[in-house]
Amino acid sequence: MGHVTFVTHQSLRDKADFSKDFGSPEIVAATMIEIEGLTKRFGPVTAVAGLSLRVGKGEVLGFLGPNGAGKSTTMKMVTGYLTPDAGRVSICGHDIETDTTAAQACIGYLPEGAPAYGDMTARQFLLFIAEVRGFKGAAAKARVAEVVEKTDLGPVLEQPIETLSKGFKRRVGLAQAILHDPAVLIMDEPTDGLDPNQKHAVRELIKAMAAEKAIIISTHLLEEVDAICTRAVIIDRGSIVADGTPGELLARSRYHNAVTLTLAVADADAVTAKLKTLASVAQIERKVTGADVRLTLFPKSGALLVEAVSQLASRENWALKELYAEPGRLDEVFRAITTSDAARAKAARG
Ligand SMILES: Nc1ncnc2c1ncn2[C@@H]1O[C@H](COP(=O)(O)OP(=O)(O)OP(=O)(O)O)[C@@H](O)[C@H]1O
Repeated sequence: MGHVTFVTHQSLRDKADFSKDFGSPEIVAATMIEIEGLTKRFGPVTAVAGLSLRVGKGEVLGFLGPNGAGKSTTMKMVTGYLTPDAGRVSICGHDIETDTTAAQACIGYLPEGAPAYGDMTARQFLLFIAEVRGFKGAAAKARVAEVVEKTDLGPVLEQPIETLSKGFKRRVGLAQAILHDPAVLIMDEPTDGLDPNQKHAVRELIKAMAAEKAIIISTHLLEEVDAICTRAVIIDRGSIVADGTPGELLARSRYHNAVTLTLAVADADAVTAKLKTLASVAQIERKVTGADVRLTLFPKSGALLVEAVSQLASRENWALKELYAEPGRLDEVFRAITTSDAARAKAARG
């Protein structure tokens, strides 16, 4: 038998189990963000349409949706920076409209874009935020020092914010959001504009804080869901269209438990004929690249294919370059359940 690479996607499976643990009744009981029937209209556009959601301590909720789906508008209402037309938001038991100060004291918010007060240096800005948050003198300085270390801002502390690169501006925003160690963190695209190393560092920081907080992050990056989220909510045209652990969303993909084999084109017909004899195979797709062919086998509903395929491969002594099972593809699930720009434009034309 030829060289075979088995790719098991263990990290995704671990995450699915991890998410299940997070969904245990004791943890879900500690609801920290409660959103009920939230609605916002801008003229004829309904940006958010009766959205309801609960987020518990320990959850990192990835808030996904196509451009214009209503993510930023939802976050602005949840943090009290925009008044809803209908619905209510409660943060750690405080109503954001009637008990705004207490609710906002529990929230760290990273809005989209760069922090205001661009003429302040990063240090001045963070000291200012510390004071707004009620810290004075040495306590304020200690808080600033702590978040500067966590977000790696040391090298640019004395620079005016408006002169910083996009990545550093984003990190100043992140530093102000976590400065008072809030129980709830709401972050609008936290890794936007960061290079791959900075993205990794910010994701590690979020993961390290996750156990003690309820966190919502909006993102366009499906890899971010894989990297840090215990739960993903997809919205489209202001309404929730999917809500589940990353594992549950992946299970909705047509690629969930599909098996892919890569082999020489010359062997493809014989191998395909044998694979068709397996009872659990529903469909086989073939893609030729140079001298290789990639066969993707889709299982009949609920069937697990990988063991039967690898046993057959080893019995038949096939020279395979690759054999792996797929957990599913989030981008495909996302495309299948959200509206494309083209479909939206067509609907608008009537
Ligand atoms: N201040 C506003 N005035 C008028 N329309 C607005 C306003 N803010 C948002 N909208 C509209 O509301 C809808 C939702 O916008 P929102 O910015 O919440 O979407 P989003 O999901 O955050 O999008 P993106 O991924 O592009 O950031 C869009 O149609 C947008 O044009």
